[in-house]
This record gives sequence, C-alpha cells and structure tokens, in this order.
Amino acid sequence: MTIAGTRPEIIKLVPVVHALHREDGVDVRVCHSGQHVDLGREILNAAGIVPEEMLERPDAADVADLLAGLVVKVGAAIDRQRPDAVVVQGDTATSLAGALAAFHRQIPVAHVEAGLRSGDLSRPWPEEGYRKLIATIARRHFAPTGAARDALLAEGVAADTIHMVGNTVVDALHWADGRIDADPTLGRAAEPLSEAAEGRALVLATIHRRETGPDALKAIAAGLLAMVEREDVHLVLPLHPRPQSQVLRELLGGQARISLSSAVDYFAFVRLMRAARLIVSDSGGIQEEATAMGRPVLVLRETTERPEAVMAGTAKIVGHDADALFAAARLALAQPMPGPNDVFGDGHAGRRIAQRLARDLINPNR
Ligand SMILES: CC(=O)N[C@@H]1[C@@H](OP(=O)(O)OP(=O)(O)OC[C@H]2O[C@@H](n3ccc(=O)[nH]c3=O)[C@H](O)[C@@H]2O)O[C@H](CO)[C@@H](O)[C@@H]1O
Repeated sequence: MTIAGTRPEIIKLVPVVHALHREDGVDVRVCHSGQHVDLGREILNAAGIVPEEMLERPDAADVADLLAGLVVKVGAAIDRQRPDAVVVQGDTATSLAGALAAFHRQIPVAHVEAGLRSGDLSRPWPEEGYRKLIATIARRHFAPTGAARDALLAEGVAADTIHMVGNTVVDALHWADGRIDADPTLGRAAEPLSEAAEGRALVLATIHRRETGPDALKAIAAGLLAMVEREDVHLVLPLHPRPQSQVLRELLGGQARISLSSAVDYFAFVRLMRAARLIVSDSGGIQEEATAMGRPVLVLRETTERPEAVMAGTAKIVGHDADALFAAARLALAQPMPGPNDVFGDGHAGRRIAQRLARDLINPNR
C-alpha cells in the first residue's frame, strides 16, 4: 500500500503506483490520508487512481496533533488493507505517520525520496526531522541522487537497503507531457495566465512554506514588485491555499504585470513551468522540476536539500531578501536559460522502485 496526503506526494507516487501495477504478482493499494484533500485530485483522476482508502483529515490544532491523528487513522487503514509493505514519499506528516503506523505493525516500510538533508533540524521544519526519523525505521531507502545515498550511509543505514533510483518527479513530468500532448484540454487553466504574459518574459512564482512568515513575505513581495517594474516581465503567482496567501494578495494584487490565481492543477502548472523564463519558489519539488526542464529557479529559502540543483547551475538560493531576489532575477533574465539536466533522474525511477519492491518486500521468494 502506498500512502500519500499532500499534492507533492501524490505527484511523486503516481509513477510508483503505475509501475507497481505493471509488476505481475503485485496487488497495489492506495491510501489518501486526507492531509490536503483538494490539491492533487485532478492528477489522481488523470492517473486513473481511485484510492482504496480515502481518509478524513484528523482534527488538529497543530502539526503534532495532526501527526498523532494520522498515525491512528492510517494505522486503521493498514489494518483494513493488511499490506505486505507500505510505501511513503518524502517528508510530510503523512509520510512519517504511515511509516510509524506500519512499523508498529512490523510491516516493512519503503521510503521514496530518501536521504534528502539540509543539515539543519530547524529548516525545513518539521520535514528535516521527519525524513531522518523515517530513515531510522524504513527497510528500503530509494535515494534520488548520490548525495542522498551518501547522507543515508553517513547515518549508518545499511548500504544494501539503499537504492539510487532517481526522483520520481521526473517520471511524473514525462507522464504529464505525454498526457498533455494527447489531450490539450489538460491544464487549460494555464492558458489565461500564459496569455496575460504574452510578449513578455513569464516569471512563475509559488510561495507556500509555513516558515515563510509575514516579514519574509513583505521582503519577497518587495523583490517581486521591483522585478516587474520593467516592462518586459510578467509575474504569474498561483497561490497555495495557506493563510499567507491573503497577505500576498494584499501586497501584490492590482498590479498590471502580476497575475495572481488560486493554485492551479498539476497539468496547468507543468504548462506554466514550460512557458516560464524564470521560476521563483520556496518549493522543494519545483527545484527538481526546474532542473529537469532547464529553467532557472530562485529558491526562497536559507538552505536547500537539493544541492544538486545549485551545482547544476539551475537553482540559486536567495533567501527572503528583496535585494538578493531582485539582483538574482535581473541576472537570470539576462543570461540564457540553463539546459535540461538529468541530475534528479532519467524518468524511470518508478519502474526501478516497483521491481525492487516486488523482489525484496512483497514476494521475497520470487
Ligand atoms: C522540505 C521540502 O521541500 N519538502 C517537499 C514538499 O513538497 P514541495 O515543497 O515540492 O511542495 P509543493 O511546492 O506544494 O508541491 C510542488 C508540486 O506541486 C506542483 N504544483 C505547484 C503549484 C501549483 O499551483 N500546482 C501544482 O500542481 C508542482 O509541479 C510540484 O510537482 O513535500 C514533498 C512531499 O513529501 C517532498 O517530496 C518535498 O521534498
């Protein structure tokens, strides 16, 4: 059983579910934890995935309560489905809850996107702590890159339980491209936004992390406003349904060359990334996607667990500083875009993961 609850987890686990379906002797189940109910629905529909377990998000005052509630609810789903193995992705409350619930039932845990480390327990919080905790109880670690594998080895994870397979986000991009080519109605929400930017360089931004607080938002908005003073730039900012979006609407609304929208579906976002000249984001997955596509990305964080993107020359850490953001944007817009880079994988991570799971955890006697 694969367990997902947020938009990025769903996107990154679709290739694993599809690949597991292609493994004979494997019966794959999907549990949606309900952590983010609405985001990601369209990708499940397009992927033809109907979760066997569609859980209600637990009532929670804070992320600790959310984790506790998810452990209980996901544990009940595991008891109903009785899987031979559980697959979790990345570093969310759903990922850790799934791993803990399975561990307490002595069901082996496979961790997709294992080994990402910023080296700072407070940033990103709580994700750095969550992914380290999962690493201590998982039986198989699917590391996207050599740096991730090395981080796991440094923490004493047994080498024969680590498999360097690439990040499934690249598989998802290839899948999305194919689906959009076959059905141009997918991701139509991108059209009015890319049309608004017609004739100007489209800068695509997303800001959703909890640690991007009010002062940081003001500084980022100041940097973005300075960037769109020039006539040849247009900013598109799909807003994640988080409280800080209201602040961003107040700071950035009503500007001629800024289009604010609600979060767009995955296919629309892929189309916007392809149309973008520059991406500005505090996201993790978008650093990987920008690198795979060859789009420069300015990272609105103080640290990253994607050093490969920085070394590839696609990502630049600008923190929450208006001047750093403005200067980096001006430089990036003056330089040619970096070429596509496969440092995060070749688009076949899902197949490698499914084959290894089938052999090692699901039908060990195969
Ligand atoms: C600490 C950290 O970095 N943790 C990350 C966090 O994920 P994230 O930071 O990548 O989260 P987001 O930025 O929300 O999602 C991004 C995805 O959403 C798509 N997108 C975006 C805007 C939109 O309007 N419509 C969309 O469809 C976009 O193409 C992309 O695929 O948790 C994941 C799960 O554990 C981890 O894997 C991952 O390390």
